[in-house]
Amino acid sequence: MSPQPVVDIRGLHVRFGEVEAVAGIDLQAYAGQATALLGRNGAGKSTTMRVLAGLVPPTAGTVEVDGLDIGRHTLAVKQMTGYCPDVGGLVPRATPWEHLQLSAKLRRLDSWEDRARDLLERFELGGVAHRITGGFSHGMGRRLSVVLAALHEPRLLLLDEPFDGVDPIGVEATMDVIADARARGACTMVSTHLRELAIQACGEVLVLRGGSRVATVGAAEMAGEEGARAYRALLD
Ligand SMILES: Nc1ncnc2c1ncn2[C@@H]1O[C@H](COP(=O)(O)OP(=O)(O)OP(=O)(O)O)[C@@H](O)[C@H]1O
Repeated sequence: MSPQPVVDIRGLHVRFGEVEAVAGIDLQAYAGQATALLGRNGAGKSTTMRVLAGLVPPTAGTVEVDGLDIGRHTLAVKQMTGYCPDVGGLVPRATPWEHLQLSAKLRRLDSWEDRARDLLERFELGGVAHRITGGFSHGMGRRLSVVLAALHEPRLLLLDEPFDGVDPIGVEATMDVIADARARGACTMVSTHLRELAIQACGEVLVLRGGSRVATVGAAEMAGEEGARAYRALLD
């Protein structure tokens, strides 16, 4: 018997007025797997992530996380999901530690402080744990967003553009978070434009174009110059 997918998307459509952001995506992702979403600007990557994060309702189709329908069990799915949005999500007047406190409280986490400190250190944010995020650089904000997504060791880890503008230490820390998630049997999805980092982090790559999936390939097939050519060909 094949295992039940953590993410099971069938016939997903998302429409914003005249715009069809997602035009019939099927996607299954499993425990211990990391899947990359690649595609040009406007391909539907972030919208797919937002649906999985419970922020955007499907216009049509079914979306299940661990067998739970996201429309009927939105709160339960949110509890088992960690989401790093592509933009925003941080409160400018709050510090990283206050963000972590709030997240822990909302999720009723016990003894989260050591893990929070460890994550902040790994992302070199320990020194700014009590500084308001309003003055953070773009990369610092990205790194904190990954920390917040990972704090509660979610069953489903959604990272939307986690590497965007992030320095090598932050990239390495994010790679470690993804590797940890895979090792403990979580399901990870990473949306990015950085093909080489996507294939380093993920075993499988989905290429989206115009709201549809145009290919699912093993990460190795996307590597190097040949992979770059293959990817380029899928975009046109
Ligand atoms: N809230 C919204 N209202 C109207 N249109 C939207 C909304 N969100 C997304 N779209 C549109 O849906 C399409 C897909 O957008 P989406 O953000 O999912 O693409 P993406 O692949 O993540 O792009 P990028 O790489 O630029 O982040 C785009 O045409 C976008 O303009």
